[in-house]
Amino acid sequence: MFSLLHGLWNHVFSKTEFRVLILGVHKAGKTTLLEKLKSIYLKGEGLPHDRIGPTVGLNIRRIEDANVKLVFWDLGGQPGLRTIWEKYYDEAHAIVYVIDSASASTFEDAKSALEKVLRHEDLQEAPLLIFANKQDLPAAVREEELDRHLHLKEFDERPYMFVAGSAFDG
Ligand SMILES: Nc1nc2c(ncn2[C@@H]2O[C@H](COP(=O)(O)OP(=O)(O)OP(=O)(O)O)[C@@H](O)[C@H]2O)c(=O)[nH]1
Ligand SMILES: [Mg+2]
Repeated sequence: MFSLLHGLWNHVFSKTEFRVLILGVHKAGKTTLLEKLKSIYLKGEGLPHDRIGPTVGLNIRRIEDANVKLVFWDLGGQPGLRTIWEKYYDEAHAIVYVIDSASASTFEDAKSALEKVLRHEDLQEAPLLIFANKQDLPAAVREEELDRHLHLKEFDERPYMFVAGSAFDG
């Protein structure tokens, strides 16, 4: 009886957990963004950006509010590490794809890595947010220009949105 009530309690009152993959090529700013989110939502707990090194493997951060639990999985973007990404697709609910908007020489790599992600059968239902990062830099292009570089509309029918910003500024 107790376990039945316990299960019912959990069912009614437990928060929904969403798992969000943070992907993008190396140095796009994924970990910096995640630490910034953490410092905003968990009040000062994020790592300062000068203490963040390249990710080898996985960073997991949990951010929770009154209604929802978000679990972020931040993966390393170096070419040799991208084979690990797909191990997490099956359990992911959404994708945040980070692009260094100030580094035009990486756009082609960012585009083909993103296309590979979106082609994967385990992610067909996953909504996509593209974070056009490093807008604080003078060379940064705006999201409209990035959109033109990526040609996503022609490739994939899923709804996606762009957010332009800086992981430094929040
Ligand atoms: N100017 C500027 N630099 C940034 C911003 N976000 C990240 N950086 C810098 O970009 C570099 C890479 O940042 P990371 O967060 O380590 O990038 P990453 O995508 O996690 O890289 P990997 O873990 O190697 O895949 C670091 O030198 C950061 O300080 C930003 O918004 N503006
Ligand atoms: Mg990283």
